[in-house]
Amino acid sequence: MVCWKSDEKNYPINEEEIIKKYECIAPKRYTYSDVKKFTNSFKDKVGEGGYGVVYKGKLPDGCMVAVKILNKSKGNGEEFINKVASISGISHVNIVTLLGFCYERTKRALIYEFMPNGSLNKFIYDKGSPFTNYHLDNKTLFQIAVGVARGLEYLHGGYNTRILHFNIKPHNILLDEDLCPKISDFGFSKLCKTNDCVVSMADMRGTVGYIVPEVFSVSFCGVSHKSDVYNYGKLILKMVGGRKNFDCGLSHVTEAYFPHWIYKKLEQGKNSTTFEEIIEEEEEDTIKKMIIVSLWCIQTNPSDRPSIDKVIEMLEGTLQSLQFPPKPFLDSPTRSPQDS
Ligand SMILES: Nc1ncnc2c1ncn2[C@@H]1O[C@H](COP(=O)(O)OP(=O)(O)OP(=O)(O)O)[C@@H](O)[C@H]1O
Repeated sequence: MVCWKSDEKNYPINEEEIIKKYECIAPKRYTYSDVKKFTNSFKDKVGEGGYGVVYKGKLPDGCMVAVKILNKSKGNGEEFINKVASISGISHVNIVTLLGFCYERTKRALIYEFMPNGSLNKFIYDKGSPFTNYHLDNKTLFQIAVGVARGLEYLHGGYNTRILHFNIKPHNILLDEDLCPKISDFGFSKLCKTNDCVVSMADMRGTVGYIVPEVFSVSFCGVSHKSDVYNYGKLILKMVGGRKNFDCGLSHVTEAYFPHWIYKKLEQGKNSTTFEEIIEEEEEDTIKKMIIVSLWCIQTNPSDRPSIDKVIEMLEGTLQSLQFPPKPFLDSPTRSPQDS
């Protein structure tokens, strides 16, 4: 990853110069009029996030795409271009591929491969959605859990620039036609360059981008990885429970905090073969593994949480090889300043 600073001499400040510099590695650049054509004049809106609206589109070669039109930004385009170039090198089966971008001053768009099954969120909470009756079976849930962990593992270390997502949640897990999960939305990501310990806090909204050559960046990256792991744990619990962690609809106050409720269930089922009403017998081990791993991931002390590669190892190993986790704290876990 290369980042540019506008206030330093010898660095290019013109966005077009930067784009030219990145030409060989950046994804294809499209004009705004191309984008309009691809989306049939923004006819089919598929979603909206904090950074803009997402439309369904089609490239001239017939490839279906999701076009994210970013909210108008006052900032110059340096950061946007830097971010596009950074993301463009990412290639993993569990990460949404960026196919192209549009940059015409304030008109900015990102073009991603289209995920026909939308976000995981729809399968978990959205009672009124057409997906309500679509039941994700336990085997699929497990495959999604492993896929997301593999995507995170790649971001944490498999790619030459470490990427800390910081925003792993059901909305940001998209599902392809085979329900294969893909991590999306790098809007809040922090990029850590591994070879020279640079942390770049870039953000798509076009706020001022900067490079921080921090002495403590290695420990920053190390601890922050555990934040991703924490969010991953919450995600898995939501998948297993099919509800938000705080569900006011639950009848007992003690059940209102889902991690506690599930912990109790797990403890009750510790010495028996059944996990009662939560799951069917044959898939019990798989779901128990997901619960145990997620409870480890949400431990209060970041150093008690496993690394993401350990998470994969735990998920793929046997249930018997897993250690029973300590009970998670009731409140939102306190985190060290670096971790937040
Ligand atoms: N590649 C894609 N294919 C299909 N649908 C997509 C794609 N990307 C986004 N969407 C849809 O658009 C919605 C909004 O996505 P977006 O990434 O803009 O926001 P978000 O992640 O929900 O919110 P925020 O960016 O504020 O965290 C998603 O929830 C999803 O339904």
